[in-house]
Amino acid sequence: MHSKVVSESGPAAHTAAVYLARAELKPVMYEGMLANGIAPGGQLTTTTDVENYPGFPNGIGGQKLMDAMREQSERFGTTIVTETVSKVDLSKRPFKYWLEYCEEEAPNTADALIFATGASARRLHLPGEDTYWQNGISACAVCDGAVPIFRNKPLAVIGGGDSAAEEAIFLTKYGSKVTVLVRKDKLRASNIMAKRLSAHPKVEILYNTVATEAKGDGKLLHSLAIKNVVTGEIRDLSASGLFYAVGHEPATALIKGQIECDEDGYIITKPGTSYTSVKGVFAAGDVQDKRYRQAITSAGMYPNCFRSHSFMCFRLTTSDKDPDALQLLRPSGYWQRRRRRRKPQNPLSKQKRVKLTALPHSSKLIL
Ligand SMILES: Cc1cc2nc3c(=O)[nH]c(=O)nc-3n(C[C@H](O)[C@H](O)[C@H](O)COP(=O)(O)OP(=O)(O)OC[C@H]3O[C@@H](n4cnc5c(N)ncnc54)[C@H](O)[C@@H]3O)c2cc1C
Repeated sequence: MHSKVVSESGPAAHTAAVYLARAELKPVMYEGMLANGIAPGGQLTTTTDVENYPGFPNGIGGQKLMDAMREQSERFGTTIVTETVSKVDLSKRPFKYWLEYCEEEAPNTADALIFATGASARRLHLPGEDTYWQNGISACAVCDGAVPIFRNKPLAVIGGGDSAAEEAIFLTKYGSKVTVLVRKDKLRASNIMAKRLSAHPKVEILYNTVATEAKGDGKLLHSLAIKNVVTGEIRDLSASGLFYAVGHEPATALIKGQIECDEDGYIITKPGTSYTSVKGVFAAGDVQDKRYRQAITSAGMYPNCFRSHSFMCFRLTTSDKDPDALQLLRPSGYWQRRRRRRKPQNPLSKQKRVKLTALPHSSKLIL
């Protein structure tokens, strides 16, 4: 039985793995075999230069960054398995899980599970999209908007919600003009965002309009074929950049109905932690964050929860025959009583109290 399983392989999963492995909790990571169409390493493997991840003043290739994270996870002893987890049973501990193509076999089990399955931007699969994906077409204006191929060039955004409005306004910093293509006859965005968008001098909104093809010279995107869905008119729109803002899909099919998710399918975590509605199951990264969806926020999610879990929930014990056996216990009545009795006055006093009381129970706790 594995003590801790980190499911999936983006920045969130690798941070979790590094922290767990350094604490000698022997994590096992299932990095996926093209799970949800994304390679091991996650969404960053689908992009070129990452310029907003600290520590790389000249930027770093997305794949290179993920290779480095993988190496770091392995260095501290994470077992990485290139398989996709296809089924889980979270009804009781130890949790059961199955791997793709092995669903009929006996389940694997784990004391704790961390879901960092990420999310993927919805794509429209226009003709030409595969040719110009990441060569003009992107699903992340914040990530890609500043790259040179978009500077002072006409850009287009598809979508009519708040994200589309935000992305279009963001892109006005870089593009010469931003055209927003809205399928319906009005924006879905909130009033304030709609007003801001409509009033922007560099923005044009084309209602009742869809893109039907992405065109270019085979290397870079140059224009879009667009269609007015009311009149049927088709014409070309000059665009060196096309940004999809038609929503994201969190990779939560696996846990549907077993963990509390919001109306868009994102896992709900207790604010400021990665606790989910199921004790012993944690979530980090884009799968539970529909606001920021960045590598740095995903990577920053787990350490926060790890500190509190290590002290409050997990005890390492040598009582088992296997000296390395790890037992993950729920907070005991003792802990709950102590928490009720002594309210910490400030974060420092809380930290002190937790450390002092945790030590006698945690002979092997290494942080
Ligand atoms: C084109 C593009 C460019 C981007 N550029 C930037 C940028 O410049 N800077 C930035 O900060 N952010 C950028 N982002 C966003 C960033 O990539 C994400 O915020 C970040 O990768 C999220 O990390 P994550 O660990 O939550 O999940 P992900 O990176 O989505 O990784 C999840 C992994 O889990 C795997 N998986 C899913 N289900 C299973 C399963 N059942 N079993 C096993 N494995 C599974 C997936 O295959 C995937 O490999 C970009 C995103 C895209 C799409």
